[in-house]
Amino acid sequence: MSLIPDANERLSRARADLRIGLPVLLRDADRLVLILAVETLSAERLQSLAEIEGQPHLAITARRAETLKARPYDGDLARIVLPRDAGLTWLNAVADPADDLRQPMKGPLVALRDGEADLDRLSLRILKSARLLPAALNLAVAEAPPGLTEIDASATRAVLDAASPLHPVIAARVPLAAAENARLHVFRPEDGGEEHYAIEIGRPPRDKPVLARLHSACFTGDLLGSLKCDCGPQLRGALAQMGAEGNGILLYLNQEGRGIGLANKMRAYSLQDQGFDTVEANHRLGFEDDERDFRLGAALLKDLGFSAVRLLTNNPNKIAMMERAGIAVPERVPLKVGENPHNAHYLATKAKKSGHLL
Ligand SMILES: Nc1nc2c(ncn2[C@@H]2O[C@H](COP(=O)(O)OP(=O)(O)OP(=O)(O)O)[C@@H](O)[C@H]2O)c(=O)[nH]1
Ligand SMILES: [Zn+2]
Repeated sequence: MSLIPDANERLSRARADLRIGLPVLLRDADRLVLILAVETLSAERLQSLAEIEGQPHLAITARRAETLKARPYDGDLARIVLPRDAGLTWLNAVADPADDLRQPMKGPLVALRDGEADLDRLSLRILKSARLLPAALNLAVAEAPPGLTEIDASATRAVLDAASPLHPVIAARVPLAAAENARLHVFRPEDGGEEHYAIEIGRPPRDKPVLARLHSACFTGDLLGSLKCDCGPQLRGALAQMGAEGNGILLYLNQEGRGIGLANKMRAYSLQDQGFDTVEANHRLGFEDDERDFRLGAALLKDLGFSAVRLLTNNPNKIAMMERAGIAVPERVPLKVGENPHNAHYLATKAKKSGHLL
């Protein structure tokens, strides 16, 4: 292996840079673009950017553009022209819907029609994968300022398209209240992203469909006992059922907030307090309803030796995605627990808009 970082490693660095407010350079055959995450942009950096020749623009997703009544000429995104006096306050107001209701007019916003949007599209994918708000301040530059992480566009796209390989780190016995005979397996992705866990109950035979749950991390529900969702009762209910049957596998996937991260999930909760439902809140922030990648669940199951599951879920998309990723789902096991007055609307929205089975 070379000592020089590969595309995967460079992307991992780029995410870390963007999260602390550093610019990153994207390069393709004919262009070099400097990108900054609006969420972490400081006034000093914005000032430094103004000293570089050229005109930056703001890339936002079509979801966010729709809320702001801007034309997404580039399909799934819009490149917004910066007004002459645009400062940090304006950029944040476009990026973050927190004040949309108090201050509905940020514009009219003008979107660019001409020119290429490929690198802008990639910049938004990178920000999402860094769990930042998908709003990027982008500037085409003639040469690379020293010291910045530079990534190659096509190699980075290939890394983002492929599910990052996961490697087992360690497994050890953890007796649980629901099942004394349990083991926790830790898996680490190559791309420097979150670790994921598999909790193996008993010793399920590998040649039969295993009772399985793909659980997405929910700090508020799993740990704090939040009543806004049904995650905590689902987690404990799944483990209890596996304990009762003596066998099962629970994958704990660190895709908090359906893959947008805890900070963005809290932004979504704040919008829900303003009257938007769970799907609308994600859209206003610039995300899709569900940004999770379930291929990693399939990869973990395969690594553990399973090829078929009896899946504990109410989400038909999960079944479809497992089957597409090569895991057979001969049976769906419903998991209906934890409904309460605080989450009734949330569960109804999931049934109506996201196809969840009631
Ligand atoms: N973005 C966002 N994520 C949420 C919200 N409420 C819960 N979550 C996250 O949603 C995930 C759980 O997904 P659910 O949609 O409840 O269930 P599911 O996993 O799709 O389907 P089931 O297998 O039936 O439970 C966890 O990652 C939670 O953190 C919300 O209002 N907004
Ligand atoms: Zn939850």
